[in-house]
Amino acid sequence: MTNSGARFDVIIIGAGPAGVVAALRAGDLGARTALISRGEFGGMAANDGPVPVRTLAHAARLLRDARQLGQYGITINEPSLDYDRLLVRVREVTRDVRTCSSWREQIKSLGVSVYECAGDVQFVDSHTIESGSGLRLEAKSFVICTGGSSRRLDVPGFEFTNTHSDAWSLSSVPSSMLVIGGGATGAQVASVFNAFGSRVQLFHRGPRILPTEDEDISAAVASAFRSAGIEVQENFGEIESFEKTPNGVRMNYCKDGVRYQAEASLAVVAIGWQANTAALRLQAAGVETDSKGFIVVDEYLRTTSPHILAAGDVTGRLLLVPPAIQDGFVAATNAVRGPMTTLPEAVNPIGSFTDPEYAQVGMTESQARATHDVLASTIHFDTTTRTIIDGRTFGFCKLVVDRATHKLLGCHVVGERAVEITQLAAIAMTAGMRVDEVARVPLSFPTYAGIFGRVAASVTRHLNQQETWQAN
Ligand SMILES: Cc1cc2nc3c(=O)[nH]c(=O)nc-3n(C[C@H](O)[C@H](O)[C@H](O)COP(=O)(O)OP(=O)(O)OC[C@H]3O[C@@H](n4cnc5c(N)ncnc54)[C@H](O)[C@@H]3O)c2cc1C
Ligand SMILES: NC(=O)c1ccc[n+]([C@@H]2O[C@H](COP(=O)([O-])OP(=O)(O)OC[C@H]3O[C@@H](n4cnc5c(N)ncnc54)[C@H](O)[C@@H]3O)[C@@H](O)[C@H]2O)c1
Repeated sequence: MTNSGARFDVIIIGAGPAGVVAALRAGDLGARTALISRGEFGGMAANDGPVPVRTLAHAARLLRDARQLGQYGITINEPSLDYDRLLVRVREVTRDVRTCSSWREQIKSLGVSVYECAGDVQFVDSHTIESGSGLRLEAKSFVICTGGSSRRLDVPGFEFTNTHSDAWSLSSVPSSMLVIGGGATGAQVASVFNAFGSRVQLFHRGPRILPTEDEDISAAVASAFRSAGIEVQENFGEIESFEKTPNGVRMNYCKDGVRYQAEASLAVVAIGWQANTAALRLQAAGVETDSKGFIVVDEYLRTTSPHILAAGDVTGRLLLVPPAIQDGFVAATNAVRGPMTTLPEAVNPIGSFTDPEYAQVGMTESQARATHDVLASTIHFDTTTRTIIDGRTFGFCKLVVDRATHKLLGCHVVGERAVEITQLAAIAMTAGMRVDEVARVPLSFPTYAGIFGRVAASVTRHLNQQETWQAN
């Protein structure tokens, strides 16, 4: 470890995916580099987002699968959940992901100085930072990778609500839960705690949950949630306040001039994301934010103070791990070499591990129809072999193709292994394959991947190219 007062070529602030990759890249380019973070290595991604959420979602999936055993002639008692033990498993997983990360070893081997759990970092001036733990460091350039956190609502009683992060510190599964916000986080929390036995009410402000998904996907997930016992309320109105009750919390809301109340043991608010910039004293470094508080960057990921760059969620663009990683690479390259590299054009598959899973890549059908002459085809999971074998016949795979070029514009999947299936579409789109080229790949039978081949074959036949077929 280097002493306080040290001077670096590049300091990376924040050790999530964006920061870790930025540190690796700067180290690889031979820059004298420091990585400093208020929290632990891995950031929100490893400690408070995808990794713990996926672990809880896996537990929910195991419960579901255990209940299916009877269908296959296997007898067990009704499965039951010990939440304390599950939380031990969540902690084990996050610890293992943190400590087994090959990135940590690579960073060490490059001689990058790593300061974990250093408290909030703030700028003293545009070349100097101080951390809550008392470190004072200087650098020629910086990459800000401080990520984001759950957005707050400015209503009375908001302090009685929780965020997804609080789920890891609960000692038991709450008997009931209000989930406010039907985006990716809200849907995930609702799905997991419904599976664990909470009575869940999901309140979404707009006309459909998962509003950035294809409309058919939103409708299918909402319908499956309702069948599973989640009370989904779309267009529910506006929240006026929260109050503490003897057994939990009450939400007061209003729709069309009529007042309503909803009560539960816990209210989890997931109404969006805001940048972690409050503690940074950005004004001391001349770094500006936009109207939503995200750091403004140009195509080289330079902020309004050009020797300070920003990467990942803190820039408010695509709030996902893979784009954060790409950002970190580009920002660190430019921090060391000067403004030379821009972000590559990339297709970004997005998916979530709710039950049912859903995923997308490319344009939704209605986005594509607005700009292209489109052919869309859907294969339902109750007609595909592997899903019938596995007893997982809910769902579908929809492919959206450009009639003129026969190129893939979008793929949308709901149901078992939706996220994995969508990765195939992302690769085909990145490779610029035509739909008939996809259809001609003899994918293994009977597989989930093969469902993507089936829908490609279906579109190809609709395009009057009848020479293809798929087994799956
Ligand atoms: C519930 C949930 C589930 C998700 N699931 C997925 C998923 O399945 N797939 C996916 O791709 N994405 C998922 N995401 C999004 C993903 O976690 C983020 O896009 C990703 O973590 C962004 O990486 P980042 O490096 O920009 O920031 P983060 O991972 O947020 O890391 C930020 C870092 O900055 C540090 N920091 C913050 N402020 C300061 C400060 N003032 N001084 C010093 N350090 C500071 C933090 O300690 C942390 O190390 C999920 C998010 C949530 C909330
Ligand atoms: N599996 C995944 O990949 C995954 C999971 C969780 C989060 N994420 C990432 O994190 C980002 C943030 O997700 P998020 O779900 O926290 O935010 P979000 O912005 O995606 O969704 C929040 C939703 O809440 C609704 N909303 C806003 N105000 C409301 C109000 N007052 N009452 C009720 N509903 C309201 C919005 O219409 C919006 O759809 C996502 O964009 C995603 O990139 C990814």
